[in-house]
Amino acid sequence: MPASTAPAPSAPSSTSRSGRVPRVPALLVLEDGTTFTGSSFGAVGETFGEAVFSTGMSGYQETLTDPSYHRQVVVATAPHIGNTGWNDEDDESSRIWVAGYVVRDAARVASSWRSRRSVDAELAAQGVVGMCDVDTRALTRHLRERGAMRVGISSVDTDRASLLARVQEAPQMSGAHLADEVTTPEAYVVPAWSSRSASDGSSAGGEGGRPPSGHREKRFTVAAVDLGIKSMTPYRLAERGIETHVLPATTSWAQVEALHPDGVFFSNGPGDPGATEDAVTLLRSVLEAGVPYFGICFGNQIFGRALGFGTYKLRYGHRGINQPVMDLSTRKVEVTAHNHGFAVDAPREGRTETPYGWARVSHVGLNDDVVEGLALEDEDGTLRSFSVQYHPEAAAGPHDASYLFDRFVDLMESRSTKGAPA
Ligand SMILES: NC(=O)CC[C@H](N)C(=O)O
Repeated sequence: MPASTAPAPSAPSSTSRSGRVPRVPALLVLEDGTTFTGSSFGAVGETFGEAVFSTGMSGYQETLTDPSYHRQVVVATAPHIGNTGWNDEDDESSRIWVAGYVVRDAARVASSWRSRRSVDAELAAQGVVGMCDVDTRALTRHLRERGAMRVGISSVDTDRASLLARVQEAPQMSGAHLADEVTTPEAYVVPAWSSRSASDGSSAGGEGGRPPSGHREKRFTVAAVDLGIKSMTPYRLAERGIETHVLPATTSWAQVEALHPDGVFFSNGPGDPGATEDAVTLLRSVLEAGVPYFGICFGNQIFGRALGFGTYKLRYGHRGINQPVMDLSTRKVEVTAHNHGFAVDAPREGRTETPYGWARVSHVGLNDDVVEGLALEDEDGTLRSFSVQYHPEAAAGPHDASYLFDRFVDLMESRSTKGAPA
């Protein structure tokens, strides 16, 4: 049981030596009044958001730069964070998006040939408030029992009552429409690998700009609606010969149609899928036109809504890189990367008739039976469109689900008259 004033597991480290970011005492207050003490990590200041925990033992740089974490304070259950530092290759977007970062033991030494600076220094440089020396095990158990809730962290005002009052005024995640805050302001193109310079990793990022083996000519064009896209997704498409046009969340159907895409993709992203109307309207036009669709995470929830299903908030969500999921069509189990706090409410059995075809649940989570994927089929069972609630781009994470990108390519090939043979 978490103590209401849990002591720091170790004394705040003295970090003013060797250029490390100095630590000062910090206080964390949850909206139910539970408090944890610790030390500042990254920027000194104050932050508010939804407290969630992530169980990934690796991949903290990808986590911190994932736009889906906008307005969330992430608690790392891995007890030791920062030991491989911060590099210039693994960012999933142009900045850190988490509202705050809570860890137990911040690495004193960053050790990796790719490391350029410490996590601490990067958080500070980007003005992101974090906290270390926190009993993250107790904090996680509390969130698991009581559910995700609002939180405040301060290393400038450590008065519990005043921080709690401000936590209780902070916005809730339920009802939050956040895609417009994270989407690209301008459309941009991520070329298929064959049409880009091998040394230019700037737009696809992810793996240091190294082209994967076996270059392909451009095969298809995909319109990707950016609701908070991670850079590994266009990379996974590019390595399969797909040119991806990444489009702002406010893009209209006419603008999508003008690209004559072979397929449409909706990305992951922050916020409550129940509060996002424009994307649902846009996707319905895509489905009406019969263009193959693939969605990831938020893109799965929007697909569910476009098909007429509801969404709901999970108690504490799934965040980590070892979540078991079953593909119901093959009965194969995949170990997958997750980051979601909401889920689609759809029947696990049978098919549902929709204006766009027959919808069915394609994947379920084996820990809790949550819907993890949807498929839209013709009456004879031929696949039209699909989506998953988890992260086949696997940044970070296991690659078990990478077949889904191949499934998207196969789908475009089967539906396209333009498709050149592989
Ligand atoms: N990674 C995502 O796309 C998250 C989707 C949505 N914001 C959720 O929390 O469920």
